[in-house]
Amino acid sequence: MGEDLKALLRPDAAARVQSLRVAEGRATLVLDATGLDAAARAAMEAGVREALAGKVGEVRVAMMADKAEPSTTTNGPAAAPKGPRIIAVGSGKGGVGKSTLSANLAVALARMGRRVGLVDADIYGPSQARLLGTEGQRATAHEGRLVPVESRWGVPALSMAHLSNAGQAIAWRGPKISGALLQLVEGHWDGAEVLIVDLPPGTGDVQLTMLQRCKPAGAVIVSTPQDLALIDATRAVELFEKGGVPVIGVVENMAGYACPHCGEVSDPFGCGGAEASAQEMGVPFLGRIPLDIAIRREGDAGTPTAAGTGPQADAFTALAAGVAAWLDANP
Ligand SMILES: Nc1ncnc2c1ncn2[C@@H]1O[C@H](COP(=O)(O)OP(=O)(O)OP(=O)(O)O)[C@@H](O)[C@H]1O
Repeated sequence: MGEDLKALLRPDAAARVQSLRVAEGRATLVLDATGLDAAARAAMEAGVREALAGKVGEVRVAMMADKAEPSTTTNGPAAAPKGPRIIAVGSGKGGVGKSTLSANLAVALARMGRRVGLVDADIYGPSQARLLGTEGQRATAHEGRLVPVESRWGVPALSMAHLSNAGQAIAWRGPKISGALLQLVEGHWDGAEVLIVDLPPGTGDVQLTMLQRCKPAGAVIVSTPQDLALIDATRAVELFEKGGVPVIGVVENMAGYACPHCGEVSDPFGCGGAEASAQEMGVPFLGRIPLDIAIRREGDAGTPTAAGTGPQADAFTALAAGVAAWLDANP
């Protein structure tokens, strides 16, 4: 199917295809945009969409460049020197893979040329330092604000795990938990256009501070396919909607298990539940990430899956393409 679709593209576009994945009626193309200016990228993207119109239900195009560039699609806003737009990643329930997803979403966006920062707002159970391989690195403070820690993946990050002695590094303000969140969000995110904020699970103080004080541009809700996780995800969606934060969409994580020995795919937690729930709630469905032991292993090793190649990296790229398209459509 992928090769059939590729054959429909103009040769200049076909030559730049790095990956073409078709799943659930959606084609996700990753194109190498090196050397193309904004107008050339727009023309190429429009040409791809035109060539594939009617062949699949949806076409997502992600332009990748070797190094970060201001904007990857032409209908996006001109990069203005203002604070980053916040995308909150939440879940109703713990352990659904929200942190894993936040890290990989950030890395996949960075690979597309977006300038992304990552805030680990899981104040009491931070995991981003491990996921991005920045354990042991310490954030410094400059003029009373935290300076994010650089990672190998083009994504600077701030997490409580980066503060060796939080009480001394910065002066906490207000109630400690919301003060901690604000110090992370208000760090020196110079140059970042998007800040991915990995929230703790549930709908507690950190989420309320986020809604009231940080005004996220949008929220991504992560759920596993089980009913209980989906009920909790519904609560998370409601929280953001009540707070006036648009829900960019729901992601189904740990959907379908590929046996590492025989390759057979099974659905230990069911499949498709999040898509049906998203439909019921009237929010978009952003895609599925399979349950794959490699995702866990790579997360534990601090080498995010999205930084590599293969079907699971492509799944994160597809997700990031959906988020990037939303950002461009909602400047
Ligand atoms: N798609 C996946 N395939 C395999 N393992 C996964 C996947 N997603 C997450 N995991 C693993 O599941 C565990 C929980 O993931 P993670 O810490 O990202 O969840 P979380 O929702 O942020 O949890 P918490 O509520 O503790 O913050 C981790 O060990 C992680 O490596």
